[in-house]
Amino acid sequence: MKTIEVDGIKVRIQIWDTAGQERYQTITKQYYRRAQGIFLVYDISSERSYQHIMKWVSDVDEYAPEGVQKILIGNKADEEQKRQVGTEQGQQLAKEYGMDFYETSACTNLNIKESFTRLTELVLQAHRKELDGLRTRASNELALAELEEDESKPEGPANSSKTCWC
Ligand SMILES: Nc1nc2c(ncn2[C@@H]2O[C@H](COP(=O)(O)OP(=O)(O)OP(=O)(O)O)[C@@H](O)[C@H]2O)c(=O)[nH]1
Repeated sequence: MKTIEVDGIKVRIQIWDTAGQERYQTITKQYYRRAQGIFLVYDISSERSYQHIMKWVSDVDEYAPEGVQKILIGNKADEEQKRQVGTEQGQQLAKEYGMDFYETSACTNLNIKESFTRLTELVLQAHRKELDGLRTRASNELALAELEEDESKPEGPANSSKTCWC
């Protein structure tokens, strides 16, 4: 659990780090079901990890809820001398999948806060749309109920005083 502030709102996020290894796949897929935001992470010093992203994307598409927010991460940006994946390759892949992209380093903290804030922002935005939809529906239904209540009232105050005079 971690609390971060987005647009002045304090948001508590729960983070799961899923295993990349094949033998844990059954468990990993169960995490997707309840995810609202997902980081797809490769290692910039491993071309192989970059090639694996497509497989991760297809797994996410298959098992994560529709509308899940995704960000592509090229981690270990501090390992410049071992780099096998160019920044533009990351940008290109992210563009293909319509994702935001960050190069990060867990060692130097490069873009860690920024990427978490951005993913939280995207999740909030996605839910804000849902909430706004619900709010509009609720207020329309309320207005309709008030209208129906008014129409079903028997008489106004003028008529009721007339009743008294009879
Ligand atoms: N130089 C550098 N090393 C890192 C960075 N992030 C993680 N590592 C190292 O990479 C190794 C693997 O890190 P993990 O966090 O276990 O990676 P993972 O992807 O969660 O691994 P799995 O759970 O097996 O999928 C560890 O030795 C970390 O110290 C980084 O940003 N820079």
